[in-house]
Amino acid sequence: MATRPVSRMLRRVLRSSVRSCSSGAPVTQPRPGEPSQSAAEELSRRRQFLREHAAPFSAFLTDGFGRHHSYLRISLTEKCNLRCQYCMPEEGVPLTPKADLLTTEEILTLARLFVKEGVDKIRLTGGEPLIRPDVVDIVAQLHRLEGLRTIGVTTNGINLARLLPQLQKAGLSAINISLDTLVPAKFEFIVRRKGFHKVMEGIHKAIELGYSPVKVNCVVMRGLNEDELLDFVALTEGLPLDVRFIEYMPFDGNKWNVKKMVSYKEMLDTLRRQWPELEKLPEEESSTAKTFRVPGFRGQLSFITSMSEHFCGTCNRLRITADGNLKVCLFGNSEVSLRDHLRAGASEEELLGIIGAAVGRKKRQHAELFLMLRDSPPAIPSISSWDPLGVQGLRRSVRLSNQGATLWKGCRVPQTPPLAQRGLGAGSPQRHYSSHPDSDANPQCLSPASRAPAAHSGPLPASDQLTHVDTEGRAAMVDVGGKPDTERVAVASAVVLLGPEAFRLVQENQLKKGDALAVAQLAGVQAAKLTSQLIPLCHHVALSHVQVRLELDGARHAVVIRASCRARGPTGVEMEALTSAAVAALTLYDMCKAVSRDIVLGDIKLISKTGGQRGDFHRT
Ligand SMILES: Nc1nc2c(ncn2[C@@H]2O[C@H](COP(=O)(O)OP(=O)(O)OP(=O)(O)O)[C@@H](O)[C@H]2O)c(=O)[nH]1
Ligand SMILES: C[S@@+](CC[C@H](N)C(=O)[O-])C[C@H]1O[C@@H](n2cnc3c(N)ncnc32)[C@H](O)[C@@H]1O
Ligand code: SF4
Ligand code: SF4
Repeated sequence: MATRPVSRMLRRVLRSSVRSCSSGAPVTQPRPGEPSQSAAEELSRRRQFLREHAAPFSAFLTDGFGRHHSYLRISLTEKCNLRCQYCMPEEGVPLTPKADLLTTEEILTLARLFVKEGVDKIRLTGGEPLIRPDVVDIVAQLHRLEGLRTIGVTTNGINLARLLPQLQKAGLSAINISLDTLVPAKFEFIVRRKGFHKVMEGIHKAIELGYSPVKVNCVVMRGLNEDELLDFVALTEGLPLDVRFIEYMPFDGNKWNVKKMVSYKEMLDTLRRQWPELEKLPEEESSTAKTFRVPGFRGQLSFITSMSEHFCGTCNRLRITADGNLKVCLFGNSEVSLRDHLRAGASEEELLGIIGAAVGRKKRQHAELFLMLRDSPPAIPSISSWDPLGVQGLRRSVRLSNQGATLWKGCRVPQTPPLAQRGLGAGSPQRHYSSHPDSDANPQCLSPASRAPAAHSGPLPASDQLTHVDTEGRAAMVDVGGKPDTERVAVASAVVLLGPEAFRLVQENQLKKGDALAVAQLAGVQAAKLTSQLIPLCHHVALSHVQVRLELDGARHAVVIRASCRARGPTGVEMEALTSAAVAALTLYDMCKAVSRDIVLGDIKLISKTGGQRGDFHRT
């Protein structure tokens, strides 16, 4: 269904209610069974307004930009029987325990709720949806939902020929099949498994059973399959296919690189050279694809331009991950666990309140992608859990991760001069920490006493007890060589009090400088990796993961930053987590300072630390 435009006034009201919603209610997820009261009230006001003004669509599924979300993508599983290079690591993705995945009944309960509110299209995806044993049953039950007009599946095609007759009987109405090459050997290289002929069989079965068009998804990568564009289009001459060329998107560990991405414009130029008469076809307003046809050909071809020309303005999509999280945007950084609320016995009204609040917070667009396109590699960490369709991210909010990042590889670590050379450590340490009233008298003496908080002044322990200073008062790094390697995780947080105006602009992603949350998130990841260069006696730690989340707290007009770092090694990662949170906070300040200087950074603290020899720490 195409979204119907809402009036300007309605749009304003929707926005302002989203604003007031977030100022009156915690934007962070309420506990299961405790949906935010004020958010629910605001939503019911919104709903009332929309009803009174004969608004065309559910307020719960309408976001602050007036977009109606009538298309729900449900990930049926995180598992897959292929390992496409651009999507999954060879070893697969870490799987959520079965008990945490949505059951068939839970999937149907949620689907029912969304359809009741106006969703008229559901696409089943994954992982590979056709390896879920009850997929036919799920389709059959979805088919009974009144108002659901389209039930689609996106599949790698391996099990399609076998299952399609049953799926069709059950009510499956649309099929998208992924195929990136027409060369069998290349297929095995790309997906790291056999199966080319099964996929082709699946495509032909879909045509035979009357699906039209059968959509074929082809992720185009330079140096791999961009030489096959013409062959793919040639297939549409006699077959009712819609071959969809997809711009290669970054994924956790898929070694995305802007040079490997072939843009829509470039592909179109290539095709026009062969078929200058290529004609553009109209498409639905909310479509992700730009569609063309070679006159006289039976099928058509399309481009999915997520990277070079996003289609967020008409986005009508929501996603539910295999473990029951609602993701309002493929690249968004917030998820709400519907599963937890369901299992805690939330009522329909309460669930709708939670869904409506999440939809209300949806951002205008996915700015992270623009950042990635703008910066050329290697200055781009890969983005993890980007779930074009549900794979891993299905589990988590968008995280910027350092996995696979090459940013700092080969960087020379600047040598930190001994503190004594900078006037900070000469002589006995006591001298510099004394509370001598004249410590400012000698400008040469940069005694920390003049700057240290009172609690830190006074005599220090003897130098042989100081772990970071040697017997001559010089800086000394603790030798951790003898300590065993353990898995270390630390989480730290910071709060940035933005004030109402800056908060609003950040929330609506309207800052002139750009998407402050995305930039701060990136800064946090980079800072974690740079910690040993910033904090003089900090060890260099090979981080295996960094995750930075930013949540809007409307009640305080604040952004709450949470940074989590993980490493296996002999020393902890709390400095990395704290640095990450602090730098993300500073970056937010930098992004917003043109709007307000009355921004307070604070509450930088360690939340938890595990894996060390001295036991775990959890702030209560
Ligand atoms: N930016 C963005 N891209 C998406 C989204 N959903 C799907 N895509 C892109 O669309 C490609 C194909 O996805 P499909 O699973 O076939 O879904 P679809 O394009 O929604 O399919 P239709 O329902 O036929 O329009 C993916 O590889 C992504 O590149 C989305 O919500 N946002
Ligand atoms: C993640 S898969 C899930 C469904 C099913 N397993 C399949 O392959 O069709 C859905 C779609 O996402 C596409 N996709 C995966 N990784 C991508 C990437 N890095 N860039 C663009 N599209 C991607 C796939 O080609 C596929 O069409
Ligand atoms: S694109 Fe689909 S088939 Fe390929 S690895 Fe990802 S989930 Fe599996
Ligand atoms: S990136 Fe987010 S807003 Fe943009 S089209 Fe995809 S889901 Fe919609």
